[in-house]
Amino acid sequence: MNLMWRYAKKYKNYIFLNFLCVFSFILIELGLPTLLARIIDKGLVPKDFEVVKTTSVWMLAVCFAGLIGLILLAFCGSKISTSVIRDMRDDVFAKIQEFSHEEYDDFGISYLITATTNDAFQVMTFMQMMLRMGMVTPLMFIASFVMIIYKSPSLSVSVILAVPFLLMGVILIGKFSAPLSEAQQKGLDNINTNLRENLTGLRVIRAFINEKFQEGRFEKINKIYSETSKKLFKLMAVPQPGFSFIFNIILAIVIWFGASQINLGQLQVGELVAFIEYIFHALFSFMLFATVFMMYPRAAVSAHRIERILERVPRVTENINGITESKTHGYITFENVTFAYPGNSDEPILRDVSFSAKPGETVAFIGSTGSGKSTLIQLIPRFYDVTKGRIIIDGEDIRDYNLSFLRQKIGFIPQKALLFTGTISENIRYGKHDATQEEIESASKTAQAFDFINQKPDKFNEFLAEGGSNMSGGQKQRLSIARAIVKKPDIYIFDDSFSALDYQTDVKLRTALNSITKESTVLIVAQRVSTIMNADKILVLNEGNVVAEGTHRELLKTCDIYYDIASSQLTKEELE
Ligand SMILES: Nc1ncnc2c1ncn2[C@@H]1O[C@H](COP(=O)(O)OP(=O)(O)OP(=O)(O)O)[C@@H](O)[C@H]1O
Repeated sequence: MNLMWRYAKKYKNYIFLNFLCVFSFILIELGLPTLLARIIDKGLVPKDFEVVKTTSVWMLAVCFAGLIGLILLAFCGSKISTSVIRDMRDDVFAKIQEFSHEEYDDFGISYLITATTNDAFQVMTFMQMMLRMGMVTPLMFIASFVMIIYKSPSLSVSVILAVPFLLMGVILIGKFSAPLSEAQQKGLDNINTNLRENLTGLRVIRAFINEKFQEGRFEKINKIYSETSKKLFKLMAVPQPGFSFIFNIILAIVIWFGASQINLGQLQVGELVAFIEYIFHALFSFMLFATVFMMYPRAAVSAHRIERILERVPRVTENINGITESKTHGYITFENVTFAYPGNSDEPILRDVSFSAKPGETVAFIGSTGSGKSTLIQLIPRFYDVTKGRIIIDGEDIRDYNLSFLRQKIGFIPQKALLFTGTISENIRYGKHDATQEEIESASKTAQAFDFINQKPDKFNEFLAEGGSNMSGGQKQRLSIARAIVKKPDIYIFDDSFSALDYQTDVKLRTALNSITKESTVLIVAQRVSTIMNADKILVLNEGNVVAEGTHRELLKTCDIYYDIASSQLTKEELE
């Protein structure tokens, strides 16, 4: 509720108009039964058709005013709720952009997608209901109740007696629906996770003929979701027949006692009709309010999930007032860096890592899978922060830099080349938004991408499908390398970024890179010894420790692990 109100405040004028419409709508709705009673008692019974005519005209006018009120009410409700959700979604999206990888790992991608789509939709639907019915119904109920007591205190007893039962029913349903709503949203998260995995891993699933297995997994998750939804919908279906039942009992009692009061001359027929109308309004309002109330737990769960995102303080922040200047360009020092993934502080992935690199130097990292190579280089752009020790770039602790300035120094080429929907040009320009066509072409030449781009029907305007799925693995890698090159960074970080290239292209690319990285610092993570054998320095990692450091030749002699890796990939001659 707090979250909704915080956002709705911005649309105060519409809320005020909404409230005015609610108020006038209630006056109109409650005025109609009184006019009806007048038609019956003062017009139809004494056969005074002049009264019937004039009161009917009044009724028409009141109905028309009510219609305008309803239209305005719908307009205000839609305007406020859609605007609020648009703002909320924008903020959630902006917040997600600020998150470090720790927060992504913590929430999970599916949670973030469900919150931005389905949760936002639930909140919007509830707000719309709230603005239309949530405001009208309590006021209508109270006003009708006052009219019921005012018109006939003796007949109103049956209505008063029914109220505690109605209240209890609503509270009980609200109580039971809250955990079910939460379970339903979690179920939807699971469906999203499963679907994402299934769609992105389609090729693997087919290659391993695991379609049936996947179907089974999906069926299981889908069943849990549908069972929870079924229970929730069943619960939400209870009030309508319940209220109709109570309404009919009250109606029977009122007609029974009302008829005898008419017989005794204590009540007029029109008054009884108006009284029944008021009961209908009161109970119908109560029922509608109960519907809104029952939607509340679901909306509250969704709002809470959105709030968790909005209130999360990212571990790595932009550091707006951080350093935005440096005298040198590309000096890196790791000082006793220890790192454990958040939530796993007992098990550091990196222990006491120290090394340095300077402009014009290429430093490579090699080691068995899971030894911590990717983790190590992800600490440099602060995807995660070190647990102990520090990383110094150009004389300053990286945590003291303005984050954008720090990242501007770095050209990061991830292990898994990721491209965006758009043209090849747009994807390369992602590294430098104002890059000229000349710069783009030059970067693509260095990345050995120029030739294959020119073979595409639309060349640099060739459109890339979602995730660059219409490019081969090697083409994607070369485009993501070109994207980093066009940025002309001080520091290049290649996270096993040559793995999908054939040997010849790998050699050509590294030769071309040498000429443009003379003044830059290059860090390379690689599995292939041939990719890094010319590096100025190679660090061998084993279970998070740097076990050796040196050139290819030195390591062949001094480090058994390196020798084992090298001998499994190189010929005897190459090893000598
Ligand atoms: N986000 C994460 N949360 C928790 N643990 C992680 C996370 N990412 C990686 N790890 C763990 O950290 C360890 C090091 O992983 P890392 O990816 O750095 O290894 P690597 O040497 O680059 O391996 P590879 O050569 O296979 O890419 C592994 O045990 C891995 O399970």
